[in-house]
Amino acid sequence: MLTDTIFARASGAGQAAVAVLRLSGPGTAAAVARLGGTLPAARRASLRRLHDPDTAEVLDQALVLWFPGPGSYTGEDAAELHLHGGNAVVTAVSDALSRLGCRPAEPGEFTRRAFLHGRMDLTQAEAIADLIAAETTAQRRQALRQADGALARLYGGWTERLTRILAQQEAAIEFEMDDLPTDVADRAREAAAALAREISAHLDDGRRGERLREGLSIAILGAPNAGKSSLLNALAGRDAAIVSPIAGTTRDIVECRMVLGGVPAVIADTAGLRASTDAIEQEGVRRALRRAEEADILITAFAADTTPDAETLAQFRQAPGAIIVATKCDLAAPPALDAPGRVIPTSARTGEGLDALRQALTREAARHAGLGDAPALTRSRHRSALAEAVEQLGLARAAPLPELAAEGYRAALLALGRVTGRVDVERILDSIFRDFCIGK
Ligand SMILES: Nc1nc2c(c(=O)[nH]1)N(C=O)[C@@H](CNc1ccc(C(=O)N[C@@H](CCC(=O)O)C(=O)O)cc1)CN2
Ligand SMILES: Nc1nc2c(ncn2[C@@H]2O[C@H](COP(=O)(O)OP(=O)(O)OP(=O)(O)O)[C@@H](O)[C@H]2O)c(=O)[nH]1
Ligand SMILES: [K+]
Repeated sequence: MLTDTIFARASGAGQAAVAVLRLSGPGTAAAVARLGGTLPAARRASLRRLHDPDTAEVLDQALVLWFPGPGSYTGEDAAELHLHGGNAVVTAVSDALSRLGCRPAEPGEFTRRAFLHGRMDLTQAEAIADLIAAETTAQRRQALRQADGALARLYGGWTERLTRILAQQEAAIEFEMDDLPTDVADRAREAAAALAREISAHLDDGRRGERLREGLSIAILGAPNAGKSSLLNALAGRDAAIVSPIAGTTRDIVECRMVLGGVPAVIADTAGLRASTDAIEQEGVRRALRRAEEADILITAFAADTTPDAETLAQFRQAPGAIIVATKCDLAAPPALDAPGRVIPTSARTGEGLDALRQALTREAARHAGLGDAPALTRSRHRSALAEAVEQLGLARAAPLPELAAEGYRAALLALGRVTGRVDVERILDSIFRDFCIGK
């Protein structure tokens, strides 16, 4: 039971029409009544003059909302003060709340309290943070689905199954001690194999959810003067990178943010690839190659009025998933290429082919990070814990002794519990301490 009462501005910083101060904790009712004279009816917006508790000066005329616990966002007594959104108003009311014994909340503390009071699991709490940070449609949908409990249900279901598996394994140990014939351990092992397969399939999704959360990386690679900077500027719709007829203009990486079918992406223009004696250009080429290696989507560009050099052609073959773009098609028809994949003819000058390129990028983005039917894993925190669970299930199934198998199932259960934050501690403690003697 948390004893302190916290408050914070829930609306954005700075001047606004209305600012929302939010309170949560056992002292909420008393603080609101002191400020507003009386506590309004539960969950009804009520107009109140807020008074300074020491001087009785009127600080603001505000809408007050009272949310008695446990049916509130945090699960404890909570309230909202909808103030006039001037900084002096917010400061005066905050100061009054401090004098009434409330304290400013830490980042995320309201949602932390919601978790502690069992209003949501950790994946839902994380989804609230994602929802607040969401910048694109697809990010919003993924976060909302997770906030709504899609991952909580999936991982919670696995936790239940694993709890049953552990119970079966423990029963098997007892049967064995009593010399009773049984196939319970075999059934536990089969159920564990099925569960491990499901978790593995969920892990093996090409990092779809993580990529949507974090954004995709796209790199444009090609020879000097291939028209890479012009292509970047045309796609981004602004003059981000310097364009010039001098080969080797771009040395560093120039990045632009884009949204492709609701999926956020950063597209990077890179230094033209060539052997150079210039140390800075050499470093630029190294950076270009590194970025290309890390990219989720690679665009390899060559100018249609040139025959791609050996290095460019080698690049095409090395990156069979890359989108090949012929640039400057207003100057010449692109030559037939001995390379895998389709070539998209474009011209930054006339705009030809840019829509086709955007469509190709959007398709690739959806493949890498699109919303699927099954809820996606969204954080590396989940990934490492789930991988640990799969590993422990494998160890348990291969264990030479029934006690070791139970040990593995227990470890897998703990790993799953770390993801949701809902470890049934009682259940695990029971299975640990049952082997102790009474009085120990
Ligand atoms: N003004 C305001 N807007 C907001 C929030 C808020 O706290 N205040 N939210 C929060 O960040 C989000 C909405 N989420 C909420 C989730 C649960 C409850 C709540 O009181 N739940 C109770 C009662 C539900 C009901 O009325 O049926 C419950 O679940 O028991 C409130 C807000 C977004 N908008
Ligand atoms: N006609 C025509 N010229 C283009 C087109 N795109 C780029 N150019 C020209 O080609 C030259 C090189 O363009 P950039 O975009 O700077 O090429 P880059 O690949 O970024 O060059 P580096 O910085 O050397 O790697 C410039 O003179 C551009 O004006 C195009 O679509 N049509
Ligand atoms: K150039």
